[in-house]
Amino acid sequence: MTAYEFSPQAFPYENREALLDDYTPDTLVGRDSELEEYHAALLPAINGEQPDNIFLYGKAGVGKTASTKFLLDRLTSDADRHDVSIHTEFLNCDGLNTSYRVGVELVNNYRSADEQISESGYPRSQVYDMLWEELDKRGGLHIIVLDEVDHLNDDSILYQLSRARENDNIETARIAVIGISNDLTFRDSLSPKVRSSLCERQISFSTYDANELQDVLNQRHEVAFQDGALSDDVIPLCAAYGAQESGDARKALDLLLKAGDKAREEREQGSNNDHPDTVTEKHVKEGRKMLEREEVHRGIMDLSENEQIALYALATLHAEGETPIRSRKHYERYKLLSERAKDDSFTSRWMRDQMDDLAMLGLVSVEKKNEGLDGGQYREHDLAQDLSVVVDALSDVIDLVGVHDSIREHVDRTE
Ligand SMILES: Nc1ncnc2c1ncn2[C@@H]1O[C@H](COP(=O)(O)OP(=O)(O)OP(=O)(O)O)[C@@H](O)[C@H]1O
Repeated sequence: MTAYEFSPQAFPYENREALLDDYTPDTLVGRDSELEEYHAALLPAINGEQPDNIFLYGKAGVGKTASTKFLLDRLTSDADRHDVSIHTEFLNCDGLNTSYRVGVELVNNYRSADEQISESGYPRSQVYDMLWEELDKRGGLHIIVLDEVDHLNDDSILYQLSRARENDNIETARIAVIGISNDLTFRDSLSPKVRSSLCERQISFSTYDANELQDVLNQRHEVAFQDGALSDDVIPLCAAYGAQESGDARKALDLLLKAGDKAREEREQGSNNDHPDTVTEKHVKEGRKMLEREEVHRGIMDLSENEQIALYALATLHAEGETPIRSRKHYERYKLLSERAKDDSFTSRWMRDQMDDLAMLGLVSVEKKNEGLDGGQYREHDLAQDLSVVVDALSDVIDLVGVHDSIREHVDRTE
């Protein structure tokens, strides 16, 4: 084969897209009690009645969005069959963030392309009036889903939508709101009047255990992979890792995808001579390492600039073989690097607190030590992740501060 040629290779997939996040499976496994409760809550809709507003909550990747799409698809197709007027609108509040933006988005979704309104410039009450007008024009029941509703930084739209009929804003239309959140404190942060309207029905989604995750993965395996492409231990292993990762189906599916991609890559390179046509446990383990690296990378990118400089300082000490290191010395290195980049640096107290936060994220380790019988306590810091992953993720701050000699070889390697 010529170097860098792209030759199509189906192995190991029949349909790789079935492992991606936006794929909606035909049926959902392991969610029977949640679906039963959710279905019961939506039942009035098929009689043209207004269901209660529903609040779904549970950790990430436990099937809240998938269950909502699944049941609303069923509901709208059954409503068509029975000639009942039901409209559904699905909005993800991540990226919209304010009631105003959600209002504009809803108005525009109901309007044709030549009647769209811009994202700014109207008083909020006018946007709501436009929305009521659109809803009444269509009449019937409108089920409005606000996914990741905790991303809203004000709750005006939740109040307006859930009280629109009582407040005489709409006449012919009815609205049911479904709010979805994985922030378990969100509900308590709502004002009492919004909480009581939005959370008329609350449905909690539990995390998956390893057996339920195996069911989810087995179902996806049938659609996604070629017959016989996976060795028997692959799915149980992905399920076990997923269960460890707080029972998140998305993570278990991601891992299966990474394992499949690894096996494909090896076959393409001809480097898997033992089992060239099989995805094996080894690929799952390699895939897991990749996912962990990606997660560390994302965690570091989310840190503030000063936190990144503090981590950079620790990475340089680690590269010099000086870790675990006393916090005082770590602070000296942080101050040195920070002053190269800007006029001010934070206090040693600040750095200690940040290191505790970074330890919670699994990026560093912090140990408290006793000086001796009559001595006080001191702290030692160390890097808890692979140096090259940390250096790679810190590239922006390294550009800002300059490359410290101790990590030069790692920087060269990642460039
Ligand atoms: N019971 C299930 N059967 C099949 N696939 C599932 C099931 N539960 C979750 N999934 C899949 O796992 C992924 C994550 O699920 P989903 O988006 O519904 O989680 P979520 O609870 O809404 O999480 P988040 O709050 O992070 O958005 C999706 O790809 C979804 O299709």
